Amino acid sequence: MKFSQELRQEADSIFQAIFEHPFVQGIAKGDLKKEQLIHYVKQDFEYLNSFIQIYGIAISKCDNREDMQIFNEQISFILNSEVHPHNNFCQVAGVAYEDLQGYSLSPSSHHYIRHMLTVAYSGGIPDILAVLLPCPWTYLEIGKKLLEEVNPDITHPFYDWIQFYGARMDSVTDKFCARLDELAQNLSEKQKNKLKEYFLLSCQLEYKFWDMAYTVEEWPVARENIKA
Ligand SMILES: Cc1ncc(CN)c(N)n1
Repeated sequence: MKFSQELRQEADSIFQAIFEHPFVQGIAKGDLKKEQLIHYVKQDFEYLNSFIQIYGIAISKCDNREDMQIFNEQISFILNSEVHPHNNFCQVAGVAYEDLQGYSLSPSSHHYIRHMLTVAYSGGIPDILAVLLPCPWTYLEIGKKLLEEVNPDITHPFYDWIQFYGARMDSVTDKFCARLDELAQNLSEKQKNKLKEYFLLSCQLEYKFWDMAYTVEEWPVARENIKA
């Protein structure tokens, strides 16, 4: 079995819990509340900013142009394409995207971003691929499942979001898996176990991110609600 298949198998219960999460089910039913959509976009805008920076760290650690190209393409994808699903949520919530940018991180987003940054600063390319992979992979599977189960038409409030993630995440997920499988062939069991740990924790933090948006999570003791 390929290393990426082993990862997917070990994370299966977390993937299933994500599919059943009330925020994901709320996308399917089209019944999320305005505050939940706004909180998601505020937090995800910052999350994707950090993701771009982590791709930058990854590029600084590449020793070949092919790997640089993979990460470089993904920076452009976030900057130019992944704004569409955010715009969909903003339109449904009736708010301007620009007004949801620059907010400070909620506890779960903070945890997730710090996890990825720690691995990116301390690890090499296999570590970085393992810690980042749940981001495209869980969204790809959510999108595909919603396309199949909801089969939304243009009148569905989250039609654009579902179409985007159901159709646009295959390429990055496949590229990350293929490169990780290649690199894993030269790693010891101990090194592979470390990558599994990074991957599984990111899957758990994907779940926490949905929960954070659904519950509109804030810090138990708030500071003044100022922009970051
Ligand atoms: C938290 C999170 N994870 C994944 C994705 C999909 N790139 C996202 N936009 N946000």
